[in-house]
Amino acid sequence: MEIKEEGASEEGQHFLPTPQASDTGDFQFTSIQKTPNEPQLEFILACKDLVAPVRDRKLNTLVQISVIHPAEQALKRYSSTEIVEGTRDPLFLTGVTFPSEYPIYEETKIKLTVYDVKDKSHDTVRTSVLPEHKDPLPEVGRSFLGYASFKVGELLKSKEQLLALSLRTSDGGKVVGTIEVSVVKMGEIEDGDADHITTDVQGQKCALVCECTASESVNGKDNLPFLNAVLKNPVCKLYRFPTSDNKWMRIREQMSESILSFHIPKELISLHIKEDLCRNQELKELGELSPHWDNLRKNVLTHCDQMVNMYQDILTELSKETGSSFKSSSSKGEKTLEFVPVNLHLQRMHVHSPHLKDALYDVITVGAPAAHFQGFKNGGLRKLLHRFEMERRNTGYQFIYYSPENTAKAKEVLSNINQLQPLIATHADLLLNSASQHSPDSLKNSLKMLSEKTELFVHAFKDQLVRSALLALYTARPGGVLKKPPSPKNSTEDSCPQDPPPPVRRQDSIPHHSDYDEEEWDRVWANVGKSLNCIIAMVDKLIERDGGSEGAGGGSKDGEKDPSLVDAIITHPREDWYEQLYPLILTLKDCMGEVVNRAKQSLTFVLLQELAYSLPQCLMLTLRRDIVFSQAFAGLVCGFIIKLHTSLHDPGFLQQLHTVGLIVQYEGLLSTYSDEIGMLEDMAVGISDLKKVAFKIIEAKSNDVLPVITGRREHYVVEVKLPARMFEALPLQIKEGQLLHVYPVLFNVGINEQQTLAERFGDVSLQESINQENFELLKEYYTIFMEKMPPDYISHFQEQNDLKGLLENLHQSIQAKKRKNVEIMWLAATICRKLNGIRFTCCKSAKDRTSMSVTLEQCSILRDEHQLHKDFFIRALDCMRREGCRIENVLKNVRCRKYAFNMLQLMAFPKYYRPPEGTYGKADT
Ligand SMILES: O=P(O)(O)O[C@H]1[C@H](O)[C@@H](O)[C@H](O)[C@H](O)[C@@H]1OP(=O)(O)O
Repeated sequence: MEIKEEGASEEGQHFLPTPQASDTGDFQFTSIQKTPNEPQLEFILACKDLVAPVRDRKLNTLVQISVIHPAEQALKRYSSTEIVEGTRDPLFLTGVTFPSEYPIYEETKIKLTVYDVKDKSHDTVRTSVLPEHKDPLPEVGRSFLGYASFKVGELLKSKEQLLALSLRTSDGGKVVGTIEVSVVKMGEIEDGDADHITTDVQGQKCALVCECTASESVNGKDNLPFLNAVLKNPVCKLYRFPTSDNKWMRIREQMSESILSFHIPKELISLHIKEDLCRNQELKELGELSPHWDNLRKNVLTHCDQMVNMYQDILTELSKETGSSFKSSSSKGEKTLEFVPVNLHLQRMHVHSPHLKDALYDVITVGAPAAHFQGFKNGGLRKLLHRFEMERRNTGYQFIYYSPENTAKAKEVLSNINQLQPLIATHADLLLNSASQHSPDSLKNSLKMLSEKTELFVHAFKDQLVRSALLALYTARPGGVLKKPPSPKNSTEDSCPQDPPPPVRRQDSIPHHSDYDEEEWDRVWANVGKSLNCIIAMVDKLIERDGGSEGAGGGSKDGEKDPSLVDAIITHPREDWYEQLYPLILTLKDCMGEVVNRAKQSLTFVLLQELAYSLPQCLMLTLRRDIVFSQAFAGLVCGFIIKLHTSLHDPGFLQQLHTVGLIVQYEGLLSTYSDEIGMLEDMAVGISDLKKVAFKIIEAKSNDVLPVITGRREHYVVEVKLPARMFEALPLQIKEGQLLHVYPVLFNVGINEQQTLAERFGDVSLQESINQENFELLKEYYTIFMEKMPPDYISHFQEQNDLKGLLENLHQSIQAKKRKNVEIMWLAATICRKLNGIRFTCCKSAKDRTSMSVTLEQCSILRDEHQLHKDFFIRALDCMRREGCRIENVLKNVRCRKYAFNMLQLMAFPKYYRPPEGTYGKADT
């Protein structure tokens, strides 16, 4: 006979706190004393002497934990333990944890219900994050054994924080066993041996007494408040597993969303809009063009304006999502959310094991960056960009072909000009200001700044591309005649000669023109340097005549003063400095204006060529690339900030950060079959594009901790804020604003039934080439790491790690071309961790396959680094998959606690990627 649990309402189940839940209204409840950012309460469970409903039946038990909030009286299912098979004295490895945000008080009542599970395949654990999910699921496959309840305050005030409660039948009469509840604290070692808890051993004894020892804090724990500003809605799980020497280790699993999921895309779209509006304006200011080019420009502008409007609409829509921090897998095809990464989470494992330091292991899990709304009918970016480039290169003479590198260079020079011109103007005004104050020191300083910026400006135009673009634009003007610009005032052409420019080499499709005066550009360009030299010489002279013995300190471009030049200019010994310098500054500004004008127009003309070819297609490709990049970028910024906060106390890491940069390793689980080929092609480009990102750490001046992004499509800088106390402790180079670089690498191994099809009937070459190319990148990073890190660090590092061997193994695994060779992923992840890198795991939705992989990685780390008892590897894996954060991830994505796999699919999976019975099945995704 099955005993059913009685009447308590279990509606309104939810795991995470809701506004109502934390609202205590008129009631006054006693808060639990807590350490900031640490869970408020954690306990583990064990039963003794359970009475089976049918004699001689071996019990397979689980405990379901429900919570009764004191103000509500309604029972809410909270979590469950795993199923322990074949014993009347089960000792559960899955514990219970209430994160710091959870509304729990001493008055909160906890109900523990013990079930006997008869059919695992039907058993689904019913905790829910969804208040609206109201229908209690039928009790299929399990029967009620008994329950007990207690108030949190009773547990906390009990002797040794341990309660032994009688389990009773639903009518409250018969005792059917005992349940022990024992508070645990992460930093404390659990006493007693764990050797008696193999699943089949009869008469297990509980070893639940905790002994307090000095807790070893996890590095970076103090930084959590700041980190928590970007992490949201944490889900926490607790486990204890035996070690190979039969001690207990404790593991806390945490999964959090990040507000960066939405914040970064919004910032990025704003930058795209700014960049495109500026380019459109420059196109309009290109001046008179011959009819062919003019029509082309009109057409381009129409499309580009439409594109900007579209980005603006997307931004408006996204801005409505204030406070959002999670895009579910079911929204991945939504147009307005296209820039937002799918199902982005920090997956963290905190291990506290005897004799070892506490350790944190982080993986960012996220859906593969891909343009789902645009679809994959024609493939993804890797193929589309390649095809587009090929076609563009081979078109007729209607457009001028500039390689992608040259187009990128044109954008870079344009951006440099736009930044430098106003800066130089400011420094020139400051110089005049110093002159009017007649202050030699201030004059020298202003001159130094002016010289530095002007040198950079002059340098920006050294490129051959500017020359060829000038010629191309010349030929595109009506009649191919360029108006001769007025020569700058006070030109000192003869007195400050420049090096002759390098010979002009033309690109293939760039037109030649016999009337074109190539040297004219050199003269205009050189005038800027010459004007600066005049200013330097004048400042030197003024200071010298004023009685100062030292030179101006700015140093002339040629390293020498030009006395003849200055003598020619200075006519009176004690004249007003301002008056002397003013005309020279005007000349510099004029010369610069002339250069800027010409260069801007010619480089904008280069951009016109890129846009003009295959118009809508070209813009759609840009859009696709922006979307994919935005998803990848949001994940990267999130990963970087988390890594920085958790490693701030590690001097080796900080040194690596500014001398080498960080490796960012992506594990892809996509199949090279059907749509996922396109996803992988998008993902490969998106990840590779992350090279364009650099980080800079700045001191936070307010409570706004969100990162700030500047730049344009070719190069972004992310400013990450740290509170003053943390910022002060950073190495000087980082504090001075040195750019910190990242090295993204991707290794992909398809694991599901689609990959089986690809291997049998399709093509796996995409995966092979991605892995091979990225292996080379990883090797390059390793070489730089070995070269740049200090010798002491390297010798210690080499003693601890055989990176060379691991790289060799990875190389062999890639070469082996073995089917579903998951060894590749394990090796790549291990190398990344050893190199202090940022780990990512991705599949289409980061929900099912990712959950399998990340839990496998966690258990493998426990086995390899923390001596997890080998007989408990599978059990630990099953606990994490059945009761851990990842099943909550599935639930929050698709509102169903089942991994979306069927039996047939799972047969194709590598062995350790299969979830436990009862946790998978048809889910409406
Ligand atoms: O999280 P994923 O592994 O990308 O989810 C897949 C799942 O692996 C597969 O078995 C199932 O048929 C669905 O395609 C899942 O993708 P959804 O994007 O539909 O959640």
